[in-house]
Amino acid sequence: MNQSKEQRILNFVLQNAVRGDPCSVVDTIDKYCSQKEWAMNVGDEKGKILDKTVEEANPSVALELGTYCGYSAVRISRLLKTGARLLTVEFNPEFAAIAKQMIEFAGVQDKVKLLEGPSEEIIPQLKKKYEVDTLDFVFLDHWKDRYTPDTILLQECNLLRKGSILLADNIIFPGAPDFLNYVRKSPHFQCTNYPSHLEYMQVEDAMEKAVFLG
Ligand SMILES: Cc1cc(-c2n[nH]c(CCNC(=O)c3cc(-c4ccc(F)cc4)cc(O)c3O)n2)ccn1
Ligand SMILES: [Mg+2]
Repeated sequence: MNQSKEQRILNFVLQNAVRGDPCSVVDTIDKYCSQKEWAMNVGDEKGKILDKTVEEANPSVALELGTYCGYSAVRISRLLKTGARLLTVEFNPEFAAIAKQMIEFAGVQDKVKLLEGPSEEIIPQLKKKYEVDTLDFVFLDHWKDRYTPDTILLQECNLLRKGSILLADNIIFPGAPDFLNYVRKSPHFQCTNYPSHLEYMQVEDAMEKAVFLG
């Protein structure tokens, strides 16, 4: 049975990155995906925007929707202060299995909790089952047609507080036009756009930051 692309990415990391070194894991994934096979990691250009936003948020509790191979989970968790934690949600069991190994190899497993399932099921469980009060930072990088309903669901579940920072990937490509409309028109969000490029490509993309105003 031939390997999946995601398995090939993980194997490349296991053979070429430094165990316990999150930066080397991130750099090694970027090396593979820019030189050998494209993959939908946020990448280094948009990753730098993600880094800045995580540093601004300095979250105690962060949520990521769309783990994929764990690239941004490793990227985010390497910046978290002692005791802070990242909850990351992945729908696809194969991707989740790869991400789990990636997170453990990077040595950030004590900061990251990987939750398997669709975001619409997991979000309503965060308070009771995962002991979340409110979320300081949310990275939206999952199915693009779920950005808006899940942003509404986060509010309905009282998971956002004044100052919670949402950052959304792929605003231009593949695109999340309804999300852009929703947050920019809503009086409850203060939005900022960050033009960039699709990971590993010269295609235009952007990220949108939306700060919840309460
Ligand atoms: C419903 C639910 C879903 C999830 C969930 N888990 N993992 C994901 C991955 C979603 N990501 C993408 O689809 C994505 C695609 C592209 C792309 C694709 C093809 C092209 F040609 C060009 C660009 C680029 C990107 O940067 C992306 O992020 N969703 C988790 C929980 N609940
Ligand atoms: Mg993305």
